[in-house]
Amino acid sequence: MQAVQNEAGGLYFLDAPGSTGKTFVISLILENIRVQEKIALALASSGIAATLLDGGRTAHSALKLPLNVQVIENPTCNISRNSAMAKVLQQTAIILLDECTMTHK
Ligand SMILES: Nc1ncnc2c1ncn2[C@@H]1O[C@H](COP(=O)(O)OP(=O)(O)OP(=O)(O)O)[C@@H](O)[C@H]1O
Repeated sequence: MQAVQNEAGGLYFLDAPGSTGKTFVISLILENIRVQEKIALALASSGIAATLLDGGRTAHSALKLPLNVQVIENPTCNISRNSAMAKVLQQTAIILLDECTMTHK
């Protein structure tokens, strides 16, 4: 939360045993950021996991990830610079990706 407030950036990994509240914590962070009228993207590796988050979408859909990342040497998101999604991403305060360890390569 401090990194968001300070706009410091960074990558953080939340790990804990199963069913101990990781998704619950992610939901709390989403709400906390959104009540500040900042943009918090809720992403998950699968459609089912995405349904557990308010406004959740799969990472592949939201970020337009290539489906065959393992055969592309330098995979990039298929989002054009002037698209609406690009503008959203530029203004996004935090991206939360649930079940990231379940993501296919
Ligand atoms: N602090 C809490 N107070 C009350 N209930 C909680 C709390 N944290 C989690 N729960 C409940 O416990 C259950 C499991 O929580 P959650 O799905 O967030 O765990 P998880 O670690 O993400 O699970 P998984 O490893 O399967 O992804 C849910 O029903 C959730 O509502």
